[in-house]
Amino acid sequence: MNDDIIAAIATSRLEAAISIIRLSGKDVIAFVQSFFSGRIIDKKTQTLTYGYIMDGDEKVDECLVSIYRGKHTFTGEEMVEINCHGGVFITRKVFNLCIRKGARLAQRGEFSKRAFLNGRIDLSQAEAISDMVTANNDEAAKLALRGIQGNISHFIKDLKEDLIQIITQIEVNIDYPEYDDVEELTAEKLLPRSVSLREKMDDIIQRSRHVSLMKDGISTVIVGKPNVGKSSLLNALLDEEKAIVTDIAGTTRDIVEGTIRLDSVVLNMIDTAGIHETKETIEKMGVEKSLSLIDKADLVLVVVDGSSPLDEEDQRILEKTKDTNRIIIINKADLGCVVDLEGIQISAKEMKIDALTNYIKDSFDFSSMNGQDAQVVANERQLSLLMKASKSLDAAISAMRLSVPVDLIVEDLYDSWNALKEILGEQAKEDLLDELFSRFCVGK
Ligand SMILES: Nc1nc2c(c(=O)[nH]1)N(C=O)[C@@H](CNc1ccc(C(=O)N[C@@H](CCC(=O)O)C(=O)O)cc1)CN2
Ligand SMILES: Nc1nc2c(ncn2[C@@H]2O[C@H](COP(=O)(O)OP(=O)(O)OP(=O)(O)O)[C@@H](O)[C@H]2O)c(=O)[nH]1
Repeated sequence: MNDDIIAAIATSRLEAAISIIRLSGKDVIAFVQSFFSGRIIDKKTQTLTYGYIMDGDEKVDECLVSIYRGKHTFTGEEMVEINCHGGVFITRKVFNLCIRKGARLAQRGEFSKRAFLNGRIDLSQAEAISDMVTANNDEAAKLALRGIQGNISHFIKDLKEDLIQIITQIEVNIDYPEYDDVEELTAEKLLPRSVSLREKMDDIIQRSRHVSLMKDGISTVIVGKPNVGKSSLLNALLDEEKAIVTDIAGTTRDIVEGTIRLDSVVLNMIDTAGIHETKETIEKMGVEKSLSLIDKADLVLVVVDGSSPLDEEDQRILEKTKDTNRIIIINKADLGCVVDLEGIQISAKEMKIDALTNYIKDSFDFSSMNGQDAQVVANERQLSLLMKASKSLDAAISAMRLSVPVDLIVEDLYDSWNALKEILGEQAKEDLLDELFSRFCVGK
């Protein structure tokens, strides 16, 4: 079904110097030759040819046409790119001509999908291409490039290799138990390799979580009883950053969700509107709601008023947040401090919050995570599959510890193996692929 020719405008739909119309499919060079004046049909490979796009006898635009012959192309099939003038109207006109001549409008991500289906890239590389298009900072772009180059593919293949060796050992033992030179395999003998493999997986999982905080920002919630200075802290934080990155609607008082950038650390403030609801906020939210907010957060800023003794309500909030990744902030330091609590002293009102911002920057310093060979997965899909792989392996390890017969352990190991395969899209189901590639932009 990959034989039809797909076409898309690959550049942005704004006026520009040049636009690229991308086409891919069987015999696409002959197809374009039928309405291009330059001679491309007998060029061997990857050439750029000058000429006119023709509608019958009429010249439509002066163009440069690139041809990509054979399997070694972006999609893994024959491709053509028409470089026409970048006017909105003329680009449309050339593109419409391609469709009129018989090309089909490409779906979102269809070029990348073909590259995947033709085996030129795996799913992790396809996702990295999409990440590169949406990357809006240097770290994200570097991460995407590593994915495109196959960094994820490599370390997932290594994990698969380790796992298949363990599985093979078991299978040999099940199939040829009578062979003298196959020493009898006990669960304990499989343990060291399995444990070290699980540690490798868990390392990657942990590192990936950190990197996703760096990429997507740290979801942050400010909690504290009324009047301790939560709004003042938010304002001081907002004042700290020089550029507001995302849509912060209206005045700071209206913010529900917004982004604060402290150097390379991005805080995604959640439900900051809630902090203005004075008085019964905590009660009104109910234990459940506030817990879920606190649960959702990667970082909880717990504010207390240091100028007056802690009361029951402070204690309750401190208790509720004790298992979270929290920073205790003792505000109103300008009025002196009477509370005996470990925390960071600031004065939100006087905008003295350096101690806090430095602390946040230091605790989320990811520079060490970002080496050339850092093994991290790129997104939630990959992360949850890796967690699944680790969990299945863990089940196998528990069974090994209980000396369960090895042939009963192998099922869990296969589950783990399948999860790893899914990261690369091996045996991926059609609907999953449709869903994934539909998130790409047209022409990708
Ligand atoms: N004009 C243009 N620029 C572009 C792209 C494109 O498709 N067209 N790309 C699209 O995203 C990116 C480059 N990515 C590409 C990735 C692989 C191949 C490719 O043909 N790979 C073959 C042969 C490689 C080689 O010659 O060594 C292969 O892997 O077999 C082409 C472009 C960015 N710039
Ligand atoms: N002296 C002093 N006063 C502060 C400081 N931070 C906040 N305040 C004052 O404390 C009062 C309450 O501050 P807000 O920022 O509105 O406190 P809040 O926690 O958001 O209060 P609610 O919206 O009622 O939950 C205001 O009068 C602030 O001016 C501080 O660092 N020092």
